[in-house]
Amino acid sequence: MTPAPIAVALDAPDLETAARWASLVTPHVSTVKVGLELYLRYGPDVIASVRGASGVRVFLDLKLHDIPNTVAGATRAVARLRPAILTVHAAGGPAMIQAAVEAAPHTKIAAVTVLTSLSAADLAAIGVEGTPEDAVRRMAVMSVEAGATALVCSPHEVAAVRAAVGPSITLITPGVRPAGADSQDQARVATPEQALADGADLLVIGRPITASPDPGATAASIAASLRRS
Ligand SMILES: O=C(O)c1cc(=O)[nH]c(=O)n1[C@@H]1O[C@H](COP(=O)(O)O)[C@@H](O)[C@H]1O
Repeated sequence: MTPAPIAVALDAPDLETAARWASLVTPHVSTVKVGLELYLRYGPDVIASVRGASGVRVFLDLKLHDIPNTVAGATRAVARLRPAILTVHAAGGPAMIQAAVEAAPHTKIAAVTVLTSLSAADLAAIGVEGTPEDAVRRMAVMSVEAGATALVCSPHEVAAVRAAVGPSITLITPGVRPAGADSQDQARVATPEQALADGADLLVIGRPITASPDPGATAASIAASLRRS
């Protein structure tokens, strides 16, 4: 069976746990995601550990955000690990996004628009004007014009972003919670079925899978529910 379009966020405190989660979920999902917690602790070695024997796609979520020259150097430093996807913050602006794209020709650069943990009130507090959807759409269009071929947004904005950027851009949505699950620190959430129906290409799901008693079975069950929807 084709693995489901899910990136499991391996936000684990240690490498053994991350590698175990990766091996449990990889028969069912297309991608595993390595973020700051693991990468800052273990560095590049973590990529080979979670890739394991299966050779699953690795999404490196470092959310780079600095001046263009620094982001170009950081992107080059990790491009040799050949992650399928690397994140940068859209708020770094077009020159920074373009620098990342040029530094990693074999990796999809995904621009993170507005973090899914931010509410409308949080956006106002940091001085971003308009609704979250307006801000996400603005940043999405700017990022694609700068060369990003993937975008990260919440399921709430994915339909509007799809309409704005067209079919060829990969849309990635964290903030995904199966019906009835706790949203925890996420502010803009929807179910996996809804996110996919609204146009997402890849769903990022962490704790609903990794904190469950049986991550492999939970990943399989979410994957099956997507096939039925
Ligand atoms: O870039 C990301 O992956 C990301 C962007 C965003 O706006 N919100 C967001 O939650 N994420 C990541 O997606 C994952 C969500 O994990 P859970 O909330 O446990 O499902 C975490 O690893 C976050 O770092």
